[in-house]
Amino acid sequence: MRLLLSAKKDELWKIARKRALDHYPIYRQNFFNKNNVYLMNPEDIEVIFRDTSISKKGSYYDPLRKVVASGLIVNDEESWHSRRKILKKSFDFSVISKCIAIFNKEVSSLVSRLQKNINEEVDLNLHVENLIFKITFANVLGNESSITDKKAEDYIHAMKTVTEIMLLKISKPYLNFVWPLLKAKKDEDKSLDEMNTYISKAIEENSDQYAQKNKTYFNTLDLLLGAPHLFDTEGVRDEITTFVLGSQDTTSSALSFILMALANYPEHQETVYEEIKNTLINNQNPTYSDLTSMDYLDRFIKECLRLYPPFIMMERTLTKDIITKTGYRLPEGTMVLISLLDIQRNPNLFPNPEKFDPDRFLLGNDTQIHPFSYMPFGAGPKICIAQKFAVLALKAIICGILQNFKLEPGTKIENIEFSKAVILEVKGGIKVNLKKR
Ligand code: HEM
Repeated sequence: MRLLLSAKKDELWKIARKRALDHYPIYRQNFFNKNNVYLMNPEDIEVIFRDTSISKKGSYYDPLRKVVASGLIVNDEESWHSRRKILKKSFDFSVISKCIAIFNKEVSSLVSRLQKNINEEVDLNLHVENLIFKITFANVLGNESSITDKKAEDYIHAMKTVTEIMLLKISKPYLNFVWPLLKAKKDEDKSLDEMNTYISKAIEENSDQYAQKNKTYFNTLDLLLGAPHLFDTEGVRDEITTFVLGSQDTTSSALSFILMALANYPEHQETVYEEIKNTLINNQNPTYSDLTSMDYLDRFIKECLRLYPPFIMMERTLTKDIITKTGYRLPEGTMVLISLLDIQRNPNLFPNPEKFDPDRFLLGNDTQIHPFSYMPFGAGPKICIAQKFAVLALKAIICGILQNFKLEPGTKIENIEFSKAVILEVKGGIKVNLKKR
C-alpha cells in the first residue's frame, strides 16, 4: 500500500493495467480503508449487474449525485424502474428517427466550418462539442431553435468545470473533509447554478408545447411533464441534466477515438468510405434506415468502443454477501469495480486483444463474445438508455465527415498515452489531418 501511494499517478495507472492482466479474474485493492474488488470474469459480473437487489451504485457516483440528485444514472430507489420506463420512450423509433434531420443539419454546419481547415491538423473534439450538446438538447426539447452557439458554449463551459471537479473528487476522496474551505467548491457552486438556471429556463420556454393537444410525438420534456407524480420540478431538471451530462463527454470521447482509428487505419477507412458511398449514392444525407444498414461502420464503431471505452469504470456496492461464479466470497459493503478498459483488452476474453479487428463483431464471430465482457454502454437493466441514439449520432457524424474529407493521422496510435480521467481521453488531445476528398 505504501508503495502504491508513493508511486506517481502515471505509475499507478500502469500498475493497475498490469494487475488486471496478471490477476484475472479478480483482484483486491484497498483504497482509503475501503475494500475494493476488481472483477473481470463476465459470469461474475453478470450475477451482480443482472440482479439489482444485491447491489447499488455506491460512493464512486457520489460526486455525480451532487449534480443530479435524482437523475436516472444515480437513482437506486424504487422510483428508478418507473422513471426509466417513461424516459425510455424518448428513444423510441418514432422519436429518434425524427432526430436524424437534426443530426444532418448540425453535421452540415460542422462540415462547412471544417472546410476552412483543409490540409491542417485539427482537434476535432473541440469542433464537435457544440454539435453533441445541440443534438442531445434538441432531442430532449423536441426543438433546437432556442439553442444558440453562444448559449451552448456557456453551458458547456460550466459543465466542464463541474465534470473536472467531479473527477477531482473521485480521485481524491479525502478532499471531502476540507471541501467547504476550497476555492473549487465556490467554482462548483457557481457552475452548477449556471447549469441549473439554463435548464430551468429552457424548461419554462418549452413547456407550452406540452400543453398542445393531439400530439403524436412526445419528446423527453413532454414525457417528464406528463408524469408529475414521478418527476417534480427538480426531478425534471435532474433528468434533463443527466441526459446532457451522460451524452456530452462520452459521445465526444467515442468520436475522437473513432476518428483517430479511421485516420490511422487507412484500409479500414476506405472500407467504411466505400460502404457510405454505396449507401448514399448521390452523396445525400443519410436517413434512419441508411444509418442502420451500414454494417461495416457498425462493426468499426464496436471495435473502437472495445479498445477505447469512453466510460472507463463502472462501480457497484454490494448490499448482500455473495459468492461469485468463480468461487470468491464477497461481503456486503464491498465496492466492486468494473474496469472496461482492462476487461475489453483481456486476452482471456478477446484473442489477440490489441489487434484492431472489426470482424470480431461479424455475425457468427460475435457469438464468441460474452455480453458481460463487452460493455461500453454498460449491461443489465441499467444499460445506457441512449445507446441507439448515440450510435446513430456517431454514424451520422462519420458519414458527413468521410463524405467530405479523407483523414490522415495527426495523433499516431502507437504514441498515445491515456489521461487519468473518468472518461477516456488522450494526453494532449487527438488530432487528425483533414484532406479534401
Ligand atoms: C458513446 C456514448 C455513450 C456511452 C459510451 C455511454 C455509456 C454509458 C454507460 C457505461 C452507462 C452505464 C453506467 C453504469 O451502469 O454504471 C450509461 C448509462 C446511462 N447513459 Fe450513457 N453512454 C453514452 C451516451 C449517452 C447519451 C447520448 C445519453 C443521453 C442522451 C446517455 C444517458 C445515459 C443514462 C441516463 C444512463 C443511466 C441509465 C440507468 O441507470 O437507467 N448516455 N451510459
